[in-house]
Formats: sequence, structure tokens, C-alpha cells
Amino acid sequence: MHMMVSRPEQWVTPMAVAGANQYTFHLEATENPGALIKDIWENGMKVGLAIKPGTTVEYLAPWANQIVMALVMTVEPGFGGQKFMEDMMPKVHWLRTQFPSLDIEVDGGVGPDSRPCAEAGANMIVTSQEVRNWCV
Ligand SMILES: O=C(CO)[C@H](O)[C@H](O)COP(=O)(O)O
Repeated sequence: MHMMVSRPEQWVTPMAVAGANQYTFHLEATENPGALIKDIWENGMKVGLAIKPGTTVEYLAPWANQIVMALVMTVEPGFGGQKFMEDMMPKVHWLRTQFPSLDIEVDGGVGPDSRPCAEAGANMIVTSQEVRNWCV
């Protein structure tokens, strides 16, 4: 589950009860990432950590060994159909270099040519609008 929400602490138990096996939250949405990561693991879920375009990877790095996935937003969170921010790829590359075994996801504006994401080191993508475009 990608929890694009404020106060992500309040949804950990409900999501675990509902059967979620991974809980991804936004680093900017909590004042105590360490406690939240611990709580998610204790509720039987894996942990993903997302950062918005304005957040540098240095803020995520201290938590990288406690999570299974880093999510680099390639649009401002909020809605689909926005333009892919290729200037986020250095973050992906840095994370791949520093944490080779980490899943790295990019989310937002990813089109049919996802090579910049793969070349930077992402191994997971989220895409919506472009898939809908292919289907019509
Ligand atoms: O939720 C989003 C931003 O908040 C994402 O942009 C969305 O999940 C992916 O959609 P798209 O491929 O159309 O950018």
C-alpha cells in the first residue's frame, strides 16, 4: 500500500488487519520515521519509504537499511497525468549505488519509454495515465 496521506501512523493497524503486506509512507508526513518503521514491521508488514521531489535522498538514507523499498516521486503527489520529472533520476542513481539490494520505485508521469528510470537503477515503476492512453 502506498499511503499518500498525512499522519500515516493512524493507518498502520487498520492496514495490517485488512491484509496489507507492505506499508509505504511519505517521509515528509511524519516527525518520527524510526518509530513508524518499527511499528509497521511489528504489525507484520514490510516497509516502503517515499520522498517527494523537493526532498533530497540524504533524508532517506539513514532509514534505508530498515526498509525494503524506496519510492522516488517523479511528480508532486496529488494526481495523475503530470509530467515526468527526469531530474529526479540522480536520486535513483545515488540510492542504487549506495543500497544495491533495495527495491527502488518511481511514481509519476512515467511513459512508454521508462529507460531513464531503469538506467538510473529503478526496478519498479508506477504508471497510470500512459497505460490508459494505450488502452483507448
Ligand atoms: O498518484 C500519483 C501522484 O500523486 C501518480 O502520479 C500516479 O500514481 C501515477 O499516475 P501517472 O502515471 O498518470 O502520473
